[in-house]
Amino acid sequence: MKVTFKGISKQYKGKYALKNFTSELENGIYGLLGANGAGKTTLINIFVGILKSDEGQILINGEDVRGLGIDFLSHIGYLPQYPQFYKNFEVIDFLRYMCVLKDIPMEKGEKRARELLEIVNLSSAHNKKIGALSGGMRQRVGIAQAMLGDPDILILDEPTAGLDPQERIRFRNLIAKFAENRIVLLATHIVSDIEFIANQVILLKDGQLVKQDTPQALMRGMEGKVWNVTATDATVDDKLKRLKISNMMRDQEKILLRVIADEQPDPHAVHVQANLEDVFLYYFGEGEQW
Ligand SMILES: Nc1ncnc2c1ncn2[C@@H]1O[C@H](COP(=O)(O)OP(=O)(O)OP(=O)(O)O)[C@@H](O)[C@H]1O
Repeated sequence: MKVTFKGISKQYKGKYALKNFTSELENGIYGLLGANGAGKTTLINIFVGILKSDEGQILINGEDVRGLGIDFLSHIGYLPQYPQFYKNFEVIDFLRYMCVLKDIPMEKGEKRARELLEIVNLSSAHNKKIGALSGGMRQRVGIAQAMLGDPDILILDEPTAGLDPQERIRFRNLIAKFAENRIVLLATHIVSDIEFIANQVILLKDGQLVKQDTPQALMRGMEGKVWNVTATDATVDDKLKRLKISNMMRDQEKILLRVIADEQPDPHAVHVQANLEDVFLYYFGEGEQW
């Protein structure tokens, strides 16, 4: 399976939400990473056909998706950023209903729906009304419905919203397992959602592709740019004002700062290895610090 985005652009009132986005995806997990407003949802909405791009083309295995018509949808599983559910549906009925919409034969769909409920740890809630579920449980119903029909391409927009830490771990394991021989595109601004499972990370900023590479290569590209700096109560405010800080920790009298900087930020600063949070901050972190 191969997806090609060719020069996708979209403007709202003369402002680009997405500008000349070009990328190629082959089987694997792609983390679409960007700050709020970077254009992630716009790209996904164009991909799934909810939104029309002003310019550009999307190809699946070399074929324009516009030519594929309804067939295109049989390849896709999709979890929107803000999924809307019929609150009076019971969980299992909702999944049955999604099977009908996705044209999945009922017997096969029912079996898969129950398997997925087991996987997302909702088997015991299968007869509960969706309106009675917690936010995290609802999100898990959304994840299950996206995976019904075992689509070749799974698109998840902020899938871990509302999940607790344990559910996030389960989710990551589930996606890592599911992704074999498929494309998973996972939009998020939470680095830990993709740090250990993404084969490639697509960095999106102000509607434009900044970089697409493996997490390892992105971190290697940060060599020499991440530093440990020690501060005291007397010097910390000045350092916070001047430097891009990715982490801060108090160790008794000292304050340890993790700093992102192209040049040595302090005579006593020492190099440390970059992680993906550092990459995120390096590319996206020029806003006001707290
Ligand atoms: N319907 C709309 N009308 C006007 N502007 C819009 C509309 N939808 C999105 N935008 C703008 O387009 C830009 C990209 O928005 P988008 O929702 O795609 O970003 P995002 O990366 O998904 O952000 P978030 O993580 O906050 O959901 C933003 O500046 C946003 O304000």
